[in-house]
This record gives sequence, C-alpha cells and structure tokens, in this order.
Amino acid sequence: MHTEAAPGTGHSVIETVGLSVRFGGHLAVSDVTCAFNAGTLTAIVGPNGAGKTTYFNLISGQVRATSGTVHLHREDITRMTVAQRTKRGIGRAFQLTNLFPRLSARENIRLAVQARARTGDDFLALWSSHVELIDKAEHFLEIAGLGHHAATPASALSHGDQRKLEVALLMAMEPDVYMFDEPTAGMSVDEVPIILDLIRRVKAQGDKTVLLVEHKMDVIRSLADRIVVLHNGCVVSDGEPAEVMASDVVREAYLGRAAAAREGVR
Ligand SMILES: Nc1ncnc2c1ncn2[C@@H]1O[C@H](COP(=O)(O)OP(=O)(O)OP(=O)(O)O)[C@@H](O)[C@H]1O
Repeated sequence: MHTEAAPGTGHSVIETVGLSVRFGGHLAVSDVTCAFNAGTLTAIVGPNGAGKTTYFNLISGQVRATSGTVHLHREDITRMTVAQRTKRGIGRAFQLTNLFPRLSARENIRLAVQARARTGDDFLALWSSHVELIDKAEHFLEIAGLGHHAATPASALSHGDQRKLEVALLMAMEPDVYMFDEPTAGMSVDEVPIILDLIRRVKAQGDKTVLLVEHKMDVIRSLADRIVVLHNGCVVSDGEPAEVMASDVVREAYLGRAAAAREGVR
C-alpha cells in the first residue's frame, strides 16, 4: 500500500518505503510506504497483531526488514544498528528498559544529558564541572514532575514516575524522532496528564517528529495530527484524525461497530 506524507509544518524526517518483514510464513508488516514530517505527531493504530510494534521495531532497528527501506533525513538507515540509529536521532521510549534502576532519577537524567552533550565517558565524575548540564538535567527533572523524587533510585519510583522519568530521559537526549509505544499504559488516571503534557511539550518544539502507538482514543484525539491505521501489516487508512476515524474501513478494521458507537465515531 502506498501513501503520501500528510501535510505537516516541515520536511519529511523519517520515511519507510515498501517496508516489509516476514516471520516464517507470516507477513507482519507488508509494503508500508509512509513519510513523517517534522512538527507532526502521528498515531499508529490498529487491532492487536496489526503490526504496530513490529513497524516501530523496523524503524528503530530492533527488527531487520525482509524488504524495503527506512530513511532518516533522506539517509538510508535500513541496515544500521539500533545504536547507529539512536546516534543519528531516533529516540524510542521503551517500557522502562532505558532506566538505570540503581541510579537516582537525577543521576539517570544527568547521564542522558551528558550522553547528549558527549562530554566524555567518565560519567558522574564530570558533573561538578558542568554547571550548565546540571541545570539542564534539573529542568527535565522538574518538567517531568519528579523534583521531589530526585534522589530516589529509579527502581523505587512508582510505575507512573518511572514512565515519566523515561520520557524525561528521552527529552534530555533531544532526538529528532520520538517514538512512544503506549506511553500511558499501566498508569493511574491522575498520572496520565503529566505524560501527555510531556509529549505536548515535545510537539510544541515544532521541529520534532513524533510517532505514537496508542490504543486509547482519548489520548489519540488529544495529541495526534495524523492517524495511520495498520491492519494485517498493511496501511488501510492514513490522514487527519477526524477523516480517518470517520472512515468505514477504520470502523470495520480497527474500532469495530460496537466500539465505534461507544467512541461516538460517525
Ligand atoms: N519476533 C517475532 N516472531 C514471530 N512473529 C512475530 C514476531 N514479532 C511479532 N510477530 C507477529 O507479528 C504480528 C504483528 O505483531 P505486533 O506485535 O507488531 O502487533 P501489534 O499491532 O503491535 O499488536 P498489539 O497491539 O497487540 O501490541 C503478530 O501476529 C505477531 O504475533
């Protein structure tokens, strides 16, 4: 399936062309051509098993494509490792696996700021001489609402605070492309707004490309400029949220008639 980039405020930053991956006899992602522009937030949606996470894995490098290509700033990154892609500006929030559990929230963020600044490999020892970087780390700690937990080891934070810390770490790395896979999963209702606010802050920078795999319609509605719907590994709809949610193919493939009625999609 071939789709054009939705209009955005910037140029195409990340693009997949004819991207497919086959696991044994199963085509998990099938010929996906999509371009994502700077300054836009795209929600990737679809039913369980549609290929959303696999598509993310192909972009960030955890899974190698069977055919097709991935481009970042027009450079072909298809054969690059995860680390090479990260270095070039792809930032993915993983379900907490990016955190150093025994380090405090503050130390986790400082390491991310330091990695971004590439001040060297001597990690924490360098901090006393890097006031600017320390201030930057405190800024991310505060906007994540973690100031009062700065000294708490990441492993001792609540699940919600760990998710916030992970997003703050990603922001401290300042990638060009942010990839969030169900960022509010498992969070309590009162913690969700902080994560959404962090993602809005990323978006408000205007030059970032944000990709979001999400099931919750209210989250999608509040954040997305564009929705891409995957079904059986293929793009079945791609466009502005109102248009996509109103389409018959989405009602059938993704929401189902009962869910569509519940969501108030007409
Ligand atoms: N490493 C793998 N080996 C074999 N099959 C896989 C592998 N990874 C994913 N799959 C299969 O590919 C299909 C797409 O899976 P994927 O996890 O990408 O779907 P999804 O849309 O993210 O689903 P969910 O919403 O449930 O997370 C599924 O049928 C899954 O079982």
